[in-house]
Amino acid sequence: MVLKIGVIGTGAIGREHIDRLTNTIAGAKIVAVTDVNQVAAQDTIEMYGLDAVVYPDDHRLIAADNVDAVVITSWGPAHEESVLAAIAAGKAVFCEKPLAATAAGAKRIVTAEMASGTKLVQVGFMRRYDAGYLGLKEAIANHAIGAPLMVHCAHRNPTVDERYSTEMAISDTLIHEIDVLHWLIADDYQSVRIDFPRNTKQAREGLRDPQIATLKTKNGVIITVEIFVNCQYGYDIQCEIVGEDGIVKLPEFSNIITRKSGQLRQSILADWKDRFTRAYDVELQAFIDALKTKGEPTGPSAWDGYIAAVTADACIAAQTSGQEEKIDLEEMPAFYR
Ligand SMILES: NC(=O)c1ccc[n+]([C@@H]2O[C@H](COP(=O)([O-])OP(=O)(O)OC[C@H]3O[C@@H](n4cnc5c(N)ncnc54)[C@H](O)[C@@H]3O)[C@@H](O)[C@H]2O)c1
Ligand SMILES: O[C@H]1[C@H](O)[C@@H](O)[C@H](O)[C@@H](O)[C@H]1O
Repeated sequence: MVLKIGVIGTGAIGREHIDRLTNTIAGAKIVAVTDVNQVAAQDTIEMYGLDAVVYPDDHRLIAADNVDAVVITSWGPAHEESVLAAIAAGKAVFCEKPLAATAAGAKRIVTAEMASGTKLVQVGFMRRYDAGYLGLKEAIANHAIGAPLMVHCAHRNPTVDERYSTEMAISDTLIHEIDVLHWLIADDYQSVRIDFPRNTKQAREGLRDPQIATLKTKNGVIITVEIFVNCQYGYDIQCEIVGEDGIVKLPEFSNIITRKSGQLRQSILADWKDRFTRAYDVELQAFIDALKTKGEPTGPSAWDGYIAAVTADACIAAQTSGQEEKIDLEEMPAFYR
């Protein structure tokens, strides 16, 4: 059986996911697309040679009889409305991060999903499917470095466009670390503080860049994440976990090494699209396979989206207060265990 997919948002990652669902992943077919920019939606159909219909909006795409499941790749603030509509229609939905723009929005999704009685939502936290992060998780679970004490991370983008704001450093960028780190060390966040080092001259007027998030967990682990989205030199994701018996570190993305003219060279990636290609493939294949074999998604859930949203709200509050802000999570409902 081939799952018929409708895609909402045909921008950068929308097109990436359409390409992989069409050419890499087994068992899915794009039958519907929509975008507030209808020309972009139509262009996408032509670009990938899709046998698909362009719908005028997300609600009509979700309601279409031939759409079995929905992929949401629109702008973050638009996600909540589309996810709620998919839940109301009883359709499974893969939603790119963030699940919702606020913790209150994520909670509305959790409440609606629980009321529907069926798990329908998967959030696009693809780092959980990345071989490097999986290796770190296994090492920690096997006590290879003893109890984690500290985590040091960097999330660097070469540049960002003019729409990118100081808050997006949290909701769009840090959100990846927010999700993957508590999962990695099996711990819960307790508080966060955000510091702003000297601003880079490369940032557009009004954008605070870089930023440093310091998260503390219930077990006393201190996590520092540098978010630097105008670093210029490339797309660079670093993660090192310091334990009581040793250290584990995310591998460098492997590019060939060249020895030439008295130099040893290895190029650095320039674009997020290339860093997690395999992880995106695996997460979307897992989404499709789980719907077919189990009837529900089994990847990062709406509850994971809620945890990330509560944490992101506290980070955003910490950006303006300059204080350590508490991260107050509700108890995980039995529905998500
Ligand atoms: N997991 C990842 O690594 C990753 C990478 C990139 C982007 N993302 C996330 O994916 C989402 C899209 O990012 P992008 O880089 O593709 O942005 P983009 O601006 O390139 O594309 C977004 C598209 O959505 C459309 N859109 C906006 N609101 C809409 C609505 N209500 N209905 C239909 N279409 C709508 C826009 O017209 C645009 O074409 C963001 O939430 C972003 O955080 C995730
Ligand atoms: O939407 C993108 C994407 O999520 C990338 O993985 C991240 O590095 C960027 O900062 C963000 O803007």
